[in-house]
Amino acid sequence: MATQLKNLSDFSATEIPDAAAYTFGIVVAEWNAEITNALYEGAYQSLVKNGALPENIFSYSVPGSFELTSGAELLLKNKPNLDAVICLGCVIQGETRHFDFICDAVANGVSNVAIKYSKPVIFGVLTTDNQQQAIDRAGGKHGNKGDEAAVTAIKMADLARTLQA
Ligand SMILES: Nc1c(NC[C@H](O)[C@H](O)[C@H](O)CO)[nH]c(=O)[nH]c1=O
Ligand SMILES: CC(=O)[C@@H](O)COP(=O)(O)O
Repeated sequence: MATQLKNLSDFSATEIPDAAAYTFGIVVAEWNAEITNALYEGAYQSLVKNGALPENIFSYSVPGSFELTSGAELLLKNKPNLDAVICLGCVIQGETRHFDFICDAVANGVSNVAIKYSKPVIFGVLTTDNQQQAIDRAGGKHGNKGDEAAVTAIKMADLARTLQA
């Protein structure tokens, strides 16, 4: 599996821009809060470690991953100066096909919001078969998807600023 070879928090081989000049929104789903809280901590600490100012990070929660699209939309509509929005969630397969509909909806939804506002909206959503896979990717043996989402947000914000110059 590709995941076996890659740690979501390993950025030793990449150059991460200074985030001090950028403003970020973070939208976090409350479902599977043990996991999403860990994703949030990973994302927040990664932003700050790379220079983002706490006063430039605006964080909000939504009930579930399905609402991440609405959360991103509301953030960018009401805070147009945000340079990027990070969406964090954890969808774990249950007995029915509900998992598929949520995952498809949020993946397509956040992409559409990014295009609508021409702003980076980062898909930091775990979509796992079980709880253990989620734990492993929220600060466990495979790193933290929140780290990955934060670094992606910084890189995309920097790219946008460069192209707008
Ligand atoms: N089962 C999971 C959900 N379900 C809730 C939906 O996201 C949504 O809030 C509901 O359908 C009402 O619109 N959400 C997750 O984030 N993770 C899950 O595992
Ligand atoms: C991904 C979900 O919505 C899931 O938790 C719902 O569980 P189920 O498919 O057993 O109803």
